[in-house]
Amino acid sequence: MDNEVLIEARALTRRYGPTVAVDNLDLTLRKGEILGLLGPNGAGKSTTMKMLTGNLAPTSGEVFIKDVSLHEDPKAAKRHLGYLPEQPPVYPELTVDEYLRYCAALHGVAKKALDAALDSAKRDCGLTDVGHRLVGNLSKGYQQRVGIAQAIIHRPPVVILDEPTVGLDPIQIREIRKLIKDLGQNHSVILSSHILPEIQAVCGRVMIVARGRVVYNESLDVTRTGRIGAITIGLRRPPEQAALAAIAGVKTVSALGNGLFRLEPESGSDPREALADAAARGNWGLYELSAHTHTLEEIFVELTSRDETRAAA
Ligand SMILES: Nc1ncnc2c1ncn2[C@@H]1O[C@H](COP(=O)(O)OP(=O)(O)OP(=O)(O)O)[C@@H](O)[C@H]1O
Repeated sequence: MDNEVLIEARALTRRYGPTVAVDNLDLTLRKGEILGLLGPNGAGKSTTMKMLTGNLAPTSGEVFIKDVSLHEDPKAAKRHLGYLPEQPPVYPELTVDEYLRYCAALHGVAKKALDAALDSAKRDCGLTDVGHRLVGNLSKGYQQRVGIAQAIIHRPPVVILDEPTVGLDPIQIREIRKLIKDLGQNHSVILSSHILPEIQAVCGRVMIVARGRVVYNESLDVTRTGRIGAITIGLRRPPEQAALAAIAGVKTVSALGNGLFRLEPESGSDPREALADAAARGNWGLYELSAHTHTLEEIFVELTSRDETRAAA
């Protein structure tokens, strides 16, 4: 079913003593999505992922994986999940094949399906030629591939990857990002990162987390095109300022002189078309209409630093 909800987390909260690491967080992952969890260090990404994968009990709130409650039936719920933690559980003294066979058994892959599972996980992660190598002798990039392979060995619909490119060199980072994008064709993915270009390169939707709370949750298409900031309009025969302020979606108007005005749109509105219409109808002599579009970087800095400032206060 398209649009099927695979993970639904409601009001997740986790405290460590006085620290509220995750605060009332809601999250929905649908089939086919690659969702990026973006936040500065300490924002609560790892704690969220540990709770989503059943590796840490929430202080309150609940998680459903394909409608199965993680709390009530953890075994059945976890069958639908693959997880690469921030510190991957690699066994350096095993070969890649031995390690992946062991993980497959842990995930309950039937003996007769094991060879096929191993082959397809290795193929998806570019490990076909290194099955006989000791994990401990592989480069960090290849060890990370092994970590991803163990997360998909049982073909789960959902894969959760915690900071999968940390500590890799730029070439390895590119390769792992490509691998994750490819994974998105057969799995729904949640990826955490504090690196903005990584989220932009790989994800379809971004959730920005700051101090344990979701402060932004949008598709990257909307982020690229939708969230506009101040508008500049230039008019040869401007009307009274009040006429501009009366246009739907315009919050404030300030005159800059020479027929130029700076308009602040209401949150989520884009009044440019209405402004152009009004200018044509009123014969205002429109000669400039431009908007500053916020980049994800600006949104990230604004939302996370606003939060820091509030915390400091
Ligand atoms: N076991 C723990 N005991 C006490 N505090 C913890 C523990 N784990 C995390 N925290 C605190 O909870 C908050 C969120 O940490 P978390 O590791 O989830 O953040 P993060 O966004 O994953 O950061 P990073 O990218 O640095 O791993 C931080 O303030 C952290 O210090």
